[in-house]
Amino acid sequence: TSFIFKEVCGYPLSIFFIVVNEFCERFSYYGMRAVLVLYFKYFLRWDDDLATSIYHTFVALCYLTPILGAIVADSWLGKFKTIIYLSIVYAIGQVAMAVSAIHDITDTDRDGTPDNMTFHVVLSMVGLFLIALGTGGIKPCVAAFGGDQFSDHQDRQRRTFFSVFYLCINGGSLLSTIITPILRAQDCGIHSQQKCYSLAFGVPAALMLVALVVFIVGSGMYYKAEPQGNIMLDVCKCIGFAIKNRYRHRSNQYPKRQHWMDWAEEKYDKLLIAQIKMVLKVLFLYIPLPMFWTLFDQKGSRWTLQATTMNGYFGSLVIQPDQMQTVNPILILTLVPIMDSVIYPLINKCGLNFTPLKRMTVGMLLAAIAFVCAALVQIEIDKTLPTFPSTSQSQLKLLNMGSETVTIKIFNDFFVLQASNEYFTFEAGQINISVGHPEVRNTISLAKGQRQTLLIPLTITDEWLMTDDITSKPQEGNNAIRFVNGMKTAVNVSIPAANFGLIEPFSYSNYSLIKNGKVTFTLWSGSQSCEYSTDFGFGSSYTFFIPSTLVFGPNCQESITAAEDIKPNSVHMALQIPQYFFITAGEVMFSVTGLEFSYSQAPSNMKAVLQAGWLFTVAIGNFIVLIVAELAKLPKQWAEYVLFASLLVAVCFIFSIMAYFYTYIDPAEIEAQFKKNVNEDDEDNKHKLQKTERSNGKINVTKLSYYNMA
Ligand SMILES: CC(C)[C@H](NC(=O)[C@H](C)N)C(=O)O
Repeated sequence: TSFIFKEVCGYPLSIFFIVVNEFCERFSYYGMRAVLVLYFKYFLRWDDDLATSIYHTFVALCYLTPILGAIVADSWLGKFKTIIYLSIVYAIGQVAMAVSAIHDITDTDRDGTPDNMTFHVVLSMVGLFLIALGTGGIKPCVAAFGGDQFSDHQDRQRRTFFSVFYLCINGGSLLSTIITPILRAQDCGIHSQQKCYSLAFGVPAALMLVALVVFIVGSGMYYKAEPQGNIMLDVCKCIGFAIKNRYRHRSNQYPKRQHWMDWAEEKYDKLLIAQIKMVLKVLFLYIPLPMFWTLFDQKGSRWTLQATTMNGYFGSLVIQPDQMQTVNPILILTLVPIMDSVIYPLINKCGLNFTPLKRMTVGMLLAAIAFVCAALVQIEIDKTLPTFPSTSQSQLKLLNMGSETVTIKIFNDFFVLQASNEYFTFEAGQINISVGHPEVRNTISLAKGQRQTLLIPLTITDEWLMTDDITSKPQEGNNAIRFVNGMKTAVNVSIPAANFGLIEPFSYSNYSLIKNGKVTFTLWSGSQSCEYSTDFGFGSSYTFFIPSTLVFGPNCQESITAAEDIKPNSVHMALQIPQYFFITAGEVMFSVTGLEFSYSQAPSNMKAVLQAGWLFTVAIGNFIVLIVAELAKLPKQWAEYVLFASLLVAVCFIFSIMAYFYTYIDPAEIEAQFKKNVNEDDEDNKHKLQKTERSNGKINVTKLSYYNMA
């Protein structure tokens, strides 16, 4: 096909459009992926396990579809048209996701929650399917299409292109994982303000359209190789024939052949058979690799969920849980150059032969260490989590609404208190409580599996009140806040974001969810007001008590007491940095090396096949997360992390043995040797044929065409 060839600094100008396209596409993909698990959990209201399962099924699908894309491009449409058509499918998928996240579409009662969840689930699943088809389908085509733009003598430029390409992937990923969580954390909506998932998906959709437009703009400058027929199909047919032929000749009377693929020699070209052997050798080595991806891709699921239970204050900066994933591309952008220019040359200088397969083995071990770090962090988090009552237990807290301390007797234990900050746990369904002097006795019925607070009235002989308290950590780092009014008059409590309403005397408000940061509550009783300010962290719950003695005015702040029902997240998100460091160092050693290894060990006509095979290991890795998490069903998250780390160490051991027996090849040299041999045979055969022709007076046409092909 004709194209305008323009060169800038020795590089074809067309690759500029391809690199920008990749940047926008990766922005779109990683931006959407960064908020996906939180969208499942908080918008579609799925539990952690379902959210994690669907997330990994989606990622797996994204890496299964490259095979489809490679087949369509190679055998039918060619890479250019495949990228265009599948990018359109991809953009439609992103738009569907953005629309599925608009809660107002089905929020008929305008309470801020979607009323027809099926609509949102179906639309988002269709969207995810289209995205998986698009992103996976174009993945092996874009990189190879970029490679096609270089001529044979531009090896150095082509290598630089692939490095820039990898940096663009991570640049796009970095920016989007910073931006989309910020967009998600905004409030938006028509009838009610909710977290803006539609914007967090809408911007990636826009970037995908930009990617498509940029790619089309470069259209006239691309070298577009014609589809060469489906090499995958040829490979499958050749393998199928070898197996069938071997089976037909299974009896001992037939001499054994060196390799089972040699049984295809009767029908297929020796070069093709040699190329398939090279590919099979590498594919065999790929078998243990999915386990690496099993751990690697949990950054976006389990690790993000872990971050939601942590403290995200970095000085005055607040980091969202899903933004922690940005640590990965940041580290990639710094570690790749460091590894290439410092670490690997240093290892070489020490006389160590750090072969690609050794690097990949070390990469796997680093990923296992990352998961041990994640387990240690989880243990720290678990220590700070409240112990909620089991289904056979009840928990009770006491709040004395009077100004004097009272003596309380529960069974035979005495407490002298204004309020108890701790919950007492009981196995019994009923308890006897005696309060004050002279004693006033009461029998209290407790709700199983619940936390409750007993409000002891100002006059002990008045009715005692029991509140139902929160029994799980507030989600998304919010804080659950309520007020107890101990005054004889009603009090109205409000903040700019919420109104607790009018709280009657000796009663309490419902919980309201409040974001982290400084909050000022305004309390009104008639025309009198009082301002109460406090700072909130992440994931806490408080009951604020307005005492009967409260005097409205500037000094009212000190009179209000806060009972901490659930402590705020105290383990800092910075503790996740070591696990991110190890997983990323592992990625550089494993993934970057693996990509290069897959390219260098692949025969010339099967580079794309091996790239698709490499991406296939990512897909299998994501399926393994589902299987292991489902089968193991470990009660403790840290134990699951340790299980994954142990599995990877075991797999790494097997891989190191396989790698030990692998001999590196130079496919180009082998192919050249074959072609040389065939040319020599060709000359011999031509002589033989000319003789036969002369003696018989006719030519064997089938043989001639075979020789010409060879
Ligand atoms: C899946 C690949 C390893 C690659 N991902 C990365 O480089 C991440 C962002 N570090 C990709 O092609 O997306």
